[in-house]
Amino acid sequence: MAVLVTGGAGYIGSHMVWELLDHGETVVVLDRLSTGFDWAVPDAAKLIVGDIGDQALVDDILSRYDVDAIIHFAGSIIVPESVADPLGYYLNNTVKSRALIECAVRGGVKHFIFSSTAAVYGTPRVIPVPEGEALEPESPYGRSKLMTEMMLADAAAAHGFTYAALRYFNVAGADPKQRTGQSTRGATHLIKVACETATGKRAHMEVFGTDYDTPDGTCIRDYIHVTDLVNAHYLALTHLRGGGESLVANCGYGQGYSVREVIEAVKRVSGQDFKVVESGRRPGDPVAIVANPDRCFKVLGWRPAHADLEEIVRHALAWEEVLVRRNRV
Ligand SMILES: NC(=O)c1ccc[n+]([C@@H]2O[C@H](COP(=O)([O-])OP(=O)(O)OC[C@H]3O[C@@H](n4cnc5c(N)ncnc54)[C@H](O)[C@@H]3O)[C@@H](O)[C@H]2O)c1
Ligand SMILES: O=c1ccn([C@@H]2O[C@H](COP(=O)(O)OP(=O)(O)O[C@H]3O[C@H](CO)[C@H](O)[C@H](O)[C@H]3O)[C@@H](O)[C@H]2O)c(=O)[nH]1
Repeated sequence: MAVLVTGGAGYIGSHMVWELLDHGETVVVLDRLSTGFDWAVPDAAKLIVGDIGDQALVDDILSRYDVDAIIHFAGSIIVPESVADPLGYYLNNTVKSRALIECAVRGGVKHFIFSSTAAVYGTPRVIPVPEGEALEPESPYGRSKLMTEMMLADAAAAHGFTYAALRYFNVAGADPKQRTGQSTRGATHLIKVACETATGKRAHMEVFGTDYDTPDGTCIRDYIHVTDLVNAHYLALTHLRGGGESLVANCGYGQGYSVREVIEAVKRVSGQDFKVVESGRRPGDPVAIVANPDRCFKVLGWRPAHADLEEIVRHALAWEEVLVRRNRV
């Protein structure tokens, strides 16, 4: 019996692979290496290079490796890019997820865990936002993910598998053991960008929008350590395998930080006073999103071990140094 991890050569997926291996699971990775790296997949997992939309390939993997669960990370992830290329996002995130779900049904896969996102809420009216709040995504990215959540719910009801749609807030940090981290080229995520600037890989960084209706004028997000996030997935897998019901759950800490606060934390932890330029707003950015994570606590028994912004930053900075040492930048 094996777990298929799509996007397992990417940032979050590679942490998931380690989490599964640490729990003694057999892991197969399907990744087309568009933003991921073959070297990010540990030797103990089987890497198959290919596209999740290739149904013949997926059918073959599901039967050959006796896959009982799919954890689906593969996708396109950048909010402003989705505004510029909506059809590309609907293809990769929605149409290809549909193809993958169809293969899962055909192959009798029992459980499906999906990378959803806080972007499905848009700018929530209630903060911290619980799962039952209005779903009003403000970007094609958020809509492409929400459609996949809907397909999963309908397909699970019709075909008898169970699923978890985990809505991640802003994922950051790296494996504390430094086995993997965020290696994305040309990354756009705030903590990654700030850490690259602190370590001299960028001459400066920008703050996108300083006129939002927040205490310091910059956007607020709930940053979750990637190791806590993948642990929530492992707990979701255990829950579903144990006969638990399908669930949709927020993955965040319930604590928001502004862009300026994050940059200050990176300056403090790194000891570097790097250059920060104030720019205009970025398209598709909601002003503030913070999770209400109660469902993850109650249903999955999730207990985060790294809910500390400075620890997240410390691990992210350590990974930047690993990338330099290994000549991976
Ligand atoms: N990083 C975040 O803050 C965040 C927040 C919410 C949700 N998510 C979701 O988590 C998932 C993983 O994100 P990440 O940050 O690890 O991104 P990533 O870009 O590092 O990983 C995505 C991986 O999927 C692969 N991939 C993309 N399209 C594919 C396809 N059609 N077939 C096969 N492989 C394909 C890429 O090569 C890459 O390895 C995504 O679905 C993303 O939407 C991420
Ligand atoms: O160089 C930068 C990078 C980001 N930001 C700002 O920092 C905040 C966070 O931006 P990120 O790009 O780090 O993350 P997003 O909130 O845009 O999106 C991330 O989290 C979302 C959920 O909240 C989605 O799931 C998505 O996949 C993931 O990219 C935003 O206000 C953004 O404008 C800057 O000011 N400068």
